[in-house]
Amino acid sequence: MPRSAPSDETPWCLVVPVKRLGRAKSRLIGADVPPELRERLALAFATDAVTAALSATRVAGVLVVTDDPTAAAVLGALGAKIVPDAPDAGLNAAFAFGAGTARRIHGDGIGVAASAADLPALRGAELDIALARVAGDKRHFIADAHDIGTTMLFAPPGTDLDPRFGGPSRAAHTASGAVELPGTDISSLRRDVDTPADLVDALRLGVGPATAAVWAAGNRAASGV
Ligand SMILES: Nc1nc2c(ncn2[C@@H]2O[C@H](COP(=O)(O)OP(=O)(O)OP(=O)(O)O)[C@@H](O)[C@H]2O)c(=O)[nH]1
Ligand SMILES: C=C(OP(=O)(O)O)C(=O)O
Repeated sequence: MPRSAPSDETPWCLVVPVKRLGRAKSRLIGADVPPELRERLALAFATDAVTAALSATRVAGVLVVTDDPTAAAVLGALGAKIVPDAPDAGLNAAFAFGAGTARRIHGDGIGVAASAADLPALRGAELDIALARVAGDKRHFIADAHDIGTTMLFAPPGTDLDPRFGGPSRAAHTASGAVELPGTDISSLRRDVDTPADLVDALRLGVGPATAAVWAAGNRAASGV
C-alpha cells in the first residue's frame, strides 16, 4: 500500500468498537451509579461520542464494530456504518477488523482514527484539532486522562493501525513507535469513563445530551421525584 503523509485534505474514518451492552462498563457500578443505569449509560456514552465525531469536519464517516443489536440500531440511526464484530476476539481484533473494513469502504486514501466509545464529553471541534496535529506517516495516539491508557489511535493513509489497547496502553503504543499527541486543548478526547469517579469528571467537563438525559433520569428515579 503506498504511504502518503496526511494533509489538510485527509479524510478520516472513526472506527468505534462497542462491546455487547450486557457485558459493558462493569467497573462503572458504585455507590453513585446503580446497576440498572450501567447498560443505558454505556449506550449513551457511545451515542454522544458518535454524534460529536460525526460533527467533526475532518471525519468522513464513523464505523461502529458491534454485535449488540440495540447499539447497532441507535448508532446506525445517527449515521454510523455498522459492522458485526466478526473476529469476536477482543478489543484489538475489533479495531484491526474495523480499520481494514474502513479502508475497503473508503479506499486507501482514508486515515483511520480508532476510538473508544466511552467518551461522553467528546467534542467534534477538539477531534478536528487532534486530527490536524497528525503529521507524517507515523501512528499517533491520545493518552487517557489518567496518563495510563489510550483513548484514540490514528493511522494515516497507508499506515497499519497495529492497535495495542488494553491496560497500560499508553506505554505500549509509545513502545510500538506511535507518537503521543500533546495538548491541554483536547481534554474532551482524553476523558474516557470507566469508573464512577471518571463519570463525575466527565459530567464536570460537560457530557453530551444522551448521557445527560440518562444521568438526570437516574437521579430523579433515585430521589423518587
Ligand atoms: N466490539 C468490541 N468492542 C469492545 C470489546 N471490548 C471492549 N470494547 C469497547 O472498547 C472500548 C473500551 O473498552 P473498556 O473501557 O474496556 O470497556 P468495557 O469492557 O465496557 O468496560 P469494563 O467492563 O469496565 O472493562 C469501549 O468502547 C468498549 O465498548 C470487544 O471485545 N469488542
Ligand atoms: C482499553 C483501554 O482502556 P480501558 O479499558 O481502561 O478503558 C486502554 O486504555 O487501552
